[in-house]
Amino acid sequence: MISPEGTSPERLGFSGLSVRFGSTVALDAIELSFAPGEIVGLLGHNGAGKSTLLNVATGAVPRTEGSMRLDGDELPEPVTPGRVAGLGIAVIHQEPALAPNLSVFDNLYLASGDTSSRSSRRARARAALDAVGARGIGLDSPVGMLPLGNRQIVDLVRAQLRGHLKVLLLDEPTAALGEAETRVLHRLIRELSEQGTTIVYVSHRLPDIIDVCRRVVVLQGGAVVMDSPVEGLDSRDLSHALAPQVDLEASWESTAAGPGLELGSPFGISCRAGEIVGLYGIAAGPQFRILEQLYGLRSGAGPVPEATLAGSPLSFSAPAAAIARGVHYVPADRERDGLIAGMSALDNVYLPWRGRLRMGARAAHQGYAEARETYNILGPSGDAAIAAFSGGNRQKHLLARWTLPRRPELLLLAQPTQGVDVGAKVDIRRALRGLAAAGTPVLVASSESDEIASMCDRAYVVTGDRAVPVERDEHMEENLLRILLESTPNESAA
Ligand SMILES: Nc1ncnc2c1ncn2[C@@H]1O[C@H](COP(=O)(O)OP(=O)(O)OP(=O)(O)O)[C@@H](O)[C@H]1O
Repeated sequence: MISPEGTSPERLGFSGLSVRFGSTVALDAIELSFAPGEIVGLLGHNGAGKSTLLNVATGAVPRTEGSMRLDGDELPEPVTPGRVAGLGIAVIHQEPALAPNLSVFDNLYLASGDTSSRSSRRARARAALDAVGARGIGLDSPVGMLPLGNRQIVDLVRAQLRGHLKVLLLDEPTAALGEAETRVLHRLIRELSEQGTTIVYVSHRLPDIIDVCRRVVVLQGGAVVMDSPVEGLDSRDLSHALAPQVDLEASWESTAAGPGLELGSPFGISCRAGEIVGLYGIAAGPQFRILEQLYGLRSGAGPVPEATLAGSPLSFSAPAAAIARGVHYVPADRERDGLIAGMSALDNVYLPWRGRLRMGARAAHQGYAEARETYNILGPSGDAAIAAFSGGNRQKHLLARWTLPRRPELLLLAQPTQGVDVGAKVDIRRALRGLAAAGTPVLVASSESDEIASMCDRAYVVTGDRAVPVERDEHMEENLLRILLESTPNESAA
């Protein structure tokens, strides 16, 4: 990809790019150039201008000043979304813009202008889905029935079928994804980059960015304040630019009391009864594997060495044994691994317990009323299908299942507030704090530094077989980000 002069050719470029909305300067004289096949992370606080830059690139927002180039040529005026898409620039949002009632096949070719025969279009669609490893996505399935990760893949394949994908813009694509889906998306991104597609990846999840990007650009107040290869990044500067300076909650009080979970060598992690302790690491990183091993989900990997709970060894070959001991686990991918789609909200909370606790229908109804109150569950009645509730309220049901019918001896949570709205986050944190105060040790694994900093009494940054402790203070989030950056080799730069 190196030109004869020794400089990379340009795929996408902006010069003197400014966008103003009335008196708001969203972008201020931006100079940026992206090479073919580059994967660039675009970071910044809320309101920094990230979405505006993507919207300019897709033609959704007009420039106030400046120019935009594709493969060295100025984009012809007027720059409209239709034209930009035709030139090979596509955008994937957190919630893909697909027609939920139409089939996968119909969505892939909607408004494509492709007049070839239906059978040849079906063959190409099947081949394109298979090529990205999505053999499980049926062409005739209604898109609305697919989990979010698969809908994003359909959106991506739709962009690919339009012709050569020159630039792919990703706007917080993993905000509501589980770790397995994030891994699939990152693999796809790497494959597209190898085929020459330039990728601009907006995320507030720094671990996702360092997992897959080779360069990071940080925006602040509409200007570029950092532009650096991921390798050799100044972690102190970056973590400082990214972590909002928070005031410590004056009312924060740890409820730690008595012995809880201890993980001996090599990790040296502890989580006392009544404590909420965070494990922070990269997307799909070792912090999630620790939870799975503790729960007996990774029988091949064996138990976590030297794990004890209240002094007794902790080692399970299957989740049923963990549950029998009072160890409960809430997975990151609530739709795939947690909730049971066709069932009512009430059954989603109580079904696993009816047999175990010999619980009658009446007790379940009473318990469900308590769950609604504890988690402030909003939506239809408990007899309604779980699908009728919003994402945050579905997550509250899953947490209720593993915390209320029987209080756990140890609660393991993977990204418990990911992809839920701000109000639900507050409700979930409050309920979990109450559980900890009643004496349960709570271990939270996440790749979101703000999730850890918003709910944990202490944390560890987990990389490989090391865990570095981080105390709760006003620099907690910044410290999490910095320690992770300093200890993580960038996979794609290798
Ligand atoms: N359509 C619009 N009309 C008026 N102001 C806007 C509009 N779009 C964005 N802005 C303003 O422009 C600035 C940049 O916003 P932008 O959405 O690009 O930031 P961002 O970095 O994407 O933030 P976030 O992470 O919150 O999405 C903000 O001050 C925002 O309020």
